[in-house]
Amino acid sequence: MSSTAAGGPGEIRKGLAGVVVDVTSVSKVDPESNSLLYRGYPVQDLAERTSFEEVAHLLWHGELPTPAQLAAQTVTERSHRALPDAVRDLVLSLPTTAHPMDVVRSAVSLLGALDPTADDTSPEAEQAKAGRLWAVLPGVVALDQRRRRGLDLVEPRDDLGYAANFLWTTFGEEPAPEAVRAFEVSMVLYAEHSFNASTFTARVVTSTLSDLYSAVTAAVGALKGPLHGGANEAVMEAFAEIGSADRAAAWLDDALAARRKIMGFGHRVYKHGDSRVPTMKATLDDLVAHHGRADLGELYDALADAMAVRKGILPNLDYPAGPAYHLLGFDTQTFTPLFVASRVVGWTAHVMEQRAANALIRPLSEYVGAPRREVPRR
Ligand SMILES: CC(=O)SCCNC(=O)CCNC(=O)[C@H](O)C(C)(C)COP(=O)(O)OP(=O)(O)OC[C@H]1O[C@@H](n2cnc3c(N)ncnc32)[C@H](O)[C@@H]1OP(=O)(O)O
Ligand SMILES: O=C([O-])CC(=O)C(=O)O
Repeated sequence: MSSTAAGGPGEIRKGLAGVVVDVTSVSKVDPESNSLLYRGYPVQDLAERTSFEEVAHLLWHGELPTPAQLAAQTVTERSHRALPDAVRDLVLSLPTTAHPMDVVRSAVSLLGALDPTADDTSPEAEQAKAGRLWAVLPGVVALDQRRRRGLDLVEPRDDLGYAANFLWTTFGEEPAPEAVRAFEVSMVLYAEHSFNASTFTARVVTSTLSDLYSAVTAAVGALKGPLHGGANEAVMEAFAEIGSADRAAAWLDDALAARRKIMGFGHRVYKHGDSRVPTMKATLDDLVAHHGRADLGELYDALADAMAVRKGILPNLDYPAGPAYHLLGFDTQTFTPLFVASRVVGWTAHVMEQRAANALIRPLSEYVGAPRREVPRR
């Protein structure tokens, strides 16, 4: 849909496809080389060689932490893991029919209302809020999954790293090293992806000079949709529908004939494959082997192969992440909240970047409604 020549002033780009709206130094998505750089570092290398905590520091501050910086960040993060009473009570009060993303969204909003510094937009205050929000979100996600299973809250442990503690508070068991590693890789891969829909949402909210919690609350809402983060849940739902590898191709034919979108495939920016998939797929393969679930690996491959043949469309990160989270023991509806717990780092890095060089984000629209007319006199 274009009202003027392509590329000309006033051209309408539906969904802002291909439109460059600002500069960023947080990450670079390069569709030509299928690569993703966080502050210049390839994400695959970060996933292999750094912890999620180091990546958080990198995304917020632009550099990997020195040992002293990491130690200081660790002390702060561990001291903010426990849920404030009001947040615990909120989570426990919500109906279990509420989607876990609605629970997380409500919890972030409440955290903002409880924080007397919510409207302090100084860089120091913004960084402190980002760090606290990052530290407390695993507790929200873990408690919500536990209460749905009729289980009590598990207190966080300050002798465990971020990923291990997240698994501990969710399952109440010492996590296996393989599980911690796989989960940590997923957290690193999900942390940041330039101007995706939820990050752009956070930047739009920030551009009005609103507060960080409002930006993150809105971003959670944007991530919930199945065209964005919600796809990791939808992948597992599709796997449940399909059942086994031998039924994948026929299921896909029916789904495509019904004009269904196949969740976990395709991407607005990458057209030749998502840069993060090989790393997450290798991690999934490890989990499949560890859990003796060759059937799940075969189903994964069968659907991906059929999709490549039928449509030439490749998986995005949500495709391997969904079954990986399943094997780690998370309920399907908890998958997108896990994405939130990671992406909150990227969102808040963008909130700070937007605030530092702000311009109100307010595009134009071309009116196509009724022409000017008289209001009838009554
Ligand atoms: C971490 C993330 O958020 S990654 C994204 C997660 N989302 C999903 O997995 C949802 C499924 N995928 C999709 O819906 C899309 O690929 C999107 C939304 C991610 C990207 O969409 P866009 O860039 O707008 O591409 P668009 O939807 O126009 O697709 C182009 C063509 O490919 C088709 N297509 C793209 N993805 C898919 C898919 N997953 N299943 C079936 N067809 C698809 C479209 O139907 C369209 O075909 P058409 O030209 O015949 O109408
Ligand atoms: O970039 C996008 O449009 C979606 C995505 O992959 C992400 O947010 O990780």
